[in-house]
Amino acid sequence: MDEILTRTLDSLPSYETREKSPPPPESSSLEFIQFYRSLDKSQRPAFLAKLSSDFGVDHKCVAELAANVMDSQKRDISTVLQAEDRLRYCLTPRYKVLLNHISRVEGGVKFLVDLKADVIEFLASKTNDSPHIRDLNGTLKSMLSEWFSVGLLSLERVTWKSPCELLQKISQYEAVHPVRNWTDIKHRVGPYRRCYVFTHGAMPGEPLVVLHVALKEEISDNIQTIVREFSSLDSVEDINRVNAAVFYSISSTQPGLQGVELGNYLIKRVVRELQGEFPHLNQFSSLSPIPGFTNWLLSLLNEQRKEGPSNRILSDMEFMDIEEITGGRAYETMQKLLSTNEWVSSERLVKALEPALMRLCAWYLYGEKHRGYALNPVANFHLQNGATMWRLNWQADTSPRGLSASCGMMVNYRYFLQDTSPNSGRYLRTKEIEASDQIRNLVLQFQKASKL
Ligand SMILES: CC(C)(COP(=O)(O)OP(=O)(O)OC[C@H]1O[C@@H](n2cnc3c(N)ncnc32)[C@H](O)[C@@H]1OP(=O)(O)O)[C@@H](O)C(=O)NCCC(=O)NCCSC(=O)CC(=O)O
Repeated sequence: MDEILTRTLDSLPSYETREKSPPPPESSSLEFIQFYRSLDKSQRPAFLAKLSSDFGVDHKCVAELAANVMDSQKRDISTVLQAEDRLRYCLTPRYKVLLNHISRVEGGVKFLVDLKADVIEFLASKTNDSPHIRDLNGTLKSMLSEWFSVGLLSLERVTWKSPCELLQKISQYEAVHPVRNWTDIKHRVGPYRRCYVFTHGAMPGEPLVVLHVALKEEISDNIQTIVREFSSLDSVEDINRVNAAVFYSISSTQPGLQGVELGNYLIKRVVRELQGEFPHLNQFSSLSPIPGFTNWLLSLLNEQRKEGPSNRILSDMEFMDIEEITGGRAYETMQKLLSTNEWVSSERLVKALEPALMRLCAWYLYGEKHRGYALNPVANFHLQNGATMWRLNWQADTSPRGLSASCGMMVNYRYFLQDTSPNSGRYLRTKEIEASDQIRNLVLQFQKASKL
């Protein structure tokens, strides 16, 4: 490992020769790529730790030049700028020179995207979260964010006439509503549907992020009407029946590009594209899953069962209804029914549970936090984009997947175009969630019914 690193990582050229020194031979980049790929997963954290710690920034040089910058403050501005530029250069990690050269060999950018995915995985799994690895992660993120900025991405609409390989990839990458078969994907790119991807010249043929849109008369409150019901494949779209664009699936395909915000860019770019095709179109909304709600509720019920009903999830009336309908103790029965999805087979139980589950889910989305932001990652994504938490929908996805994820509920994050920028800024700055009256009323009902 040391030998390959020493051989492929040249020392940082001196400040004076930084623009004149010849690049390392391409063979160094290819050798590094080949060696890294030959490592198995378990060997990679140690390799990356060594790369980032032994071939990073020369801290001694930084300290000396930082002192020079301090000293130069009393001198003329050109001396100050010169000292700052030397310091800036010295802050370049040595490995960044090699990473830059790797990006220029064929397949090099894809290699770096995959390398970043490994670093994210190691940091997430705590196998190796040394400060040097975090610094490597930051360096890779800033490089990739530059290379994958929206101006360098190409928007492509996927249709049935697109290359078969691309349609295959779209189906494989679909992370939200799995594609069942070729007929399914044919519908999802057929009449009253749109599918867009971003691609990048450095990764030809690779859809980086995929957005599926349904063109509707109004904003959908139910996913079955999108992924189960379609117009006939030969129907001609009637522009007068298109008043709303419903984003019902967005998936990033490159784990290494997490944090580069491709999804946000794609949604905004597709809005412009659709406005061009349908100038009167003015309703834009997601129809989003709520992964994690059912599990969150089950853990809450578990606490109730263990600690006794310290805060009331159910009103007295609901409590009695459920006990009367099921013949069992309310919280224990709810736990069992919700974890097996059995409750949907009883109409009386569905009716009795609706108000409680709706207000609990509204609280989960609006009130439950992670570092002050929405706990639910999908909510956090759309709120970061500046969307409004607009409508919670009962029985929106009654598939086993929808029931297990969120008791069958889905939520619309509405993109009011003139508000997205201030909403996003406010959310990121103050963590304040923009929500509709429906959501706020449900949250208020929850707060009144419980003391969570
Ligand atoms: C949602 C994404 C496309 C976002 O990817 P981006 O590259 O644009 O954004 P990003 O990596 O900078 O992450 C931005 C925020 O997305 C949120 N986020 C959502 N799902 C996530 C996931 N599965 N993994 C990691 N982050 C996820 C995080 O809170 C993150 O905030 P932070 O970085 O601060 O932690 C991707 O995360 C993804 O493919 N998720 C899996 C599929 C999915 O859940 N899609 C959304 C539901 S479909 C939907 O909602 C309908 C629709 O809109 O079409």
